[in-house]
Amino acid sequence: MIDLNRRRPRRNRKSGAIRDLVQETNLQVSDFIFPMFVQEGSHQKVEVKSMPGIYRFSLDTLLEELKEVTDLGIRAIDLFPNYPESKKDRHATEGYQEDTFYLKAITAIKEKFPDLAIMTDIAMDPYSSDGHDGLVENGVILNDATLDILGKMALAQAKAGADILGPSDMMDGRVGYIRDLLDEAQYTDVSIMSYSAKYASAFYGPFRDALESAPKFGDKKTYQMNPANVQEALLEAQLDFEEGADMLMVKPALAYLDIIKLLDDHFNIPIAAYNVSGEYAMVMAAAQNGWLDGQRTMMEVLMSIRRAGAKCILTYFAKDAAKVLNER
Ligand SMILES: NCc1[nH]cc(CCC(=O)O)c1CC(=O)O
Repeated sequence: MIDLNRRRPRRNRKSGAIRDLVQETNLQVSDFIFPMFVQEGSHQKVEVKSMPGIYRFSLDTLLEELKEVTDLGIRAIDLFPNYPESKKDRHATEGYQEDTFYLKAITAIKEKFPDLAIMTDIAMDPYSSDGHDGLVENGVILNDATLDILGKMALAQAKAGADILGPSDMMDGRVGYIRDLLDEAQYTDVSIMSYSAKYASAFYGPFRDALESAPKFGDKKTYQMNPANVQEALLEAQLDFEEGADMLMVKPALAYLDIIKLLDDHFNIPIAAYNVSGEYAMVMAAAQNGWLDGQRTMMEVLMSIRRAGAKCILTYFAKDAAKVLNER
């Protein structure tokens, strides 16, 4: 029986100092990976329509922005390219051309910000005329033929100076395939953060606006996971773990906190979560309407993702949250 006079949980909440003393989860700026969009050209800084405060930069403006980003204490970014339709083809050939602006941007950033961890994206969609993450033949996404292309992208990104490769395509066997290629080419230091449990989600809409990369036909349900499934996330994570992933990611984050917790309970490598574009857009839209306190909602969302078990968070809120944390 609970003796109300003896056990009073409110005592641990009675002042700010005591609340902080017993706080179980903490957020740090070093937990964040800031996803950023890069495009060709110069002097470009184009706001993404459905993501207020998030821009597509050309390399020159991106380097300026990175000064601000790193001054805030952010130590990792994830870079995504936006390619014009004219550069896309069925085989995503542009994804591994040595002189392509995405790879040149990676090298330039690494040169100017050697301490910044640069994560890159491995998937065909930004370069694919079909807008899919894999190679399409007769309306079908081919698994094993895609691996060959992903492998070329991985090697090119490693060569350009990427620290962490992020296979976001959800083809079977790609983590092991990429790990072997990297090791054979002596890129044993290049990490893989695998998009392990990546769901076929409506929350990616704004991101596809940013990259102009929406699929030209159909959807991504033959490779991205069914939002109804949990067991399958364990299987995907198990395979990626065995294939040599250094970190496992869950995506999206907010509607999948149970999956984050599950993977954190089962695997002894760091779990990352991707607080995706639609989650950002939702909070921003409500805040702009005065329906939610944007800053408090942002911090609560990020804290909940950490509480669920994510060690690091990919989030478009990285800068705003860093400002809040730095003021404390
Ligand atoms: N391989 C594509 C990719 N890499 C990251 C995201 C989504 C990120 C976001 O919504 O913020 C997507 C979108 C998709 O699978 O269609």
